[in-house]
Amino acid sequence: MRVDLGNALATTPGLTTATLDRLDDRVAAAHERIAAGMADDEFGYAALTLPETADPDAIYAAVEGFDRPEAVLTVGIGGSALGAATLSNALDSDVDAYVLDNVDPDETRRRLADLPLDDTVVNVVSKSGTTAETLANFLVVREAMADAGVDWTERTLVTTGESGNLRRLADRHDLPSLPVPDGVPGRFSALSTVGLAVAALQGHDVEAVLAGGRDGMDALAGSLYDSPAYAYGAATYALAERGALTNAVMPYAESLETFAEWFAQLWAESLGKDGLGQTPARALGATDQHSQLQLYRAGPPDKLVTLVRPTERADAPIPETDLDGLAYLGGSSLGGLLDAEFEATEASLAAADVPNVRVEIDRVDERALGELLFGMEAACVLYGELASVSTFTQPAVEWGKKAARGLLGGGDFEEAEAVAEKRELRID
Ligand SMILES: O=P(O)(O)OC[C@H]1O[C@H](O)[C@H](O)[C@@H](O)[C@@H]1O
Repeated sequence: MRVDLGNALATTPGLTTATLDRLDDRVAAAHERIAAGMADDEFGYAALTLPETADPDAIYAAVEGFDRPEAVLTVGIGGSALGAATLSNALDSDVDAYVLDNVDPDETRRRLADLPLDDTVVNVVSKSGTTAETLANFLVVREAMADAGVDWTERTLVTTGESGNLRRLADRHDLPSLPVPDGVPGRFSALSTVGLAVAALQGHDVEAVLAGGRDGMDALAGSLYDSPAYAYGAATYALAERGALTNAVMPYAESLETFAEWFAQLWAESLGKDGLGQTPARALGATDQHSQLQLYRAGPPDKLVTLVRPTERADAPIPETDLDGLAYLGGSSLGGLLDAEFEATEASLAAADVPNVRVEIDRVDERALGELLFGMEAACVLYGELASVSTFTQPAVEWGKKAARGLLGGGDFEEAEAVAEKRELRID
């Protein structure tokens, strides 16, 4: 992963090299804190050792009984779904991968109607084993399988913590199962059993993903000038301090669209605390040049745009044409056009004084994805250290979970009482 901060200098809001030089002492101290947390396997920091501690053989062993299914359906939400989805939507496979995260009845019904249930592996994932959306969807899927005459116990893989409802279910039915590693919050679990089981089921090289993560580990250093991940974390932090309260992440590759979604959870849930944080916005190049870019370039000067691209990709030539005004396209390629648009957008933002950061990976493959996911996690942890927030907790999310459970009669939660206090100003 390579990071170029040039277009974040002298913009509005912006950085100077002097800002970065001053920040570098704090990066060194934060790096020491992070390295100590990793060495002691502390809660959260343990996520940054996953490239070394995750066990690919255990993952392969858990999925080997499924013998190349036609499809994999992950039932999970948030950190229990987005890492796996980022990998499966980025990499080609003849095993289709889908996610059931939301509890939208139309979507669940449609998804189940379209799936070959007798040749689908249901990959149910929940660290806590108690998340209402995941368990509700799983019960619906299980019943659909039974109705279709499929033995769901033969087609279900469970990934969960040491205790809880899902662990009990896996034990009771002797289902193949994987543990969620200790000390790793869901949004930091992409490089663990949580994110990698689907990759294994799809025939991807799990060891290469982890090797990419190790490339990222090796690239951590006590100076932002020596560490692309820390350069990104430090620059985004300093830009937020100066008013760049939105970070629009814009990959120029359809295959990385879900990466922006994964990033949004990581950034929002980890850093949105104590009145601080930076709102992640999801965009896609070149498509959103024709919509959101207007706001990014000419709207309130409170944004940073992160442009992400692979520097190598399979290309498709654009046929020659004698159509008036289109000759310049002929003989070029779709990839060449996308790259030109990437650089043009970057320049157009810089010309309008909007800070932007370029993040590049070599290509969209297992190893580069492992490094990218690790790099963004490390960037996030560094940002959290610099901002002094509690990066690995999510009390605001849990508040809403309790309120919903209380409403559904799943326990006595005072948070549910707030629902009755809703203010109204109705215009019917
Ligand atoms: O894995 P689970 O326990 O089911 O949790 C799934 C998701 O639920 C919560 O809302 C957390 O805030 C997320 O970080 C987590 O990834």
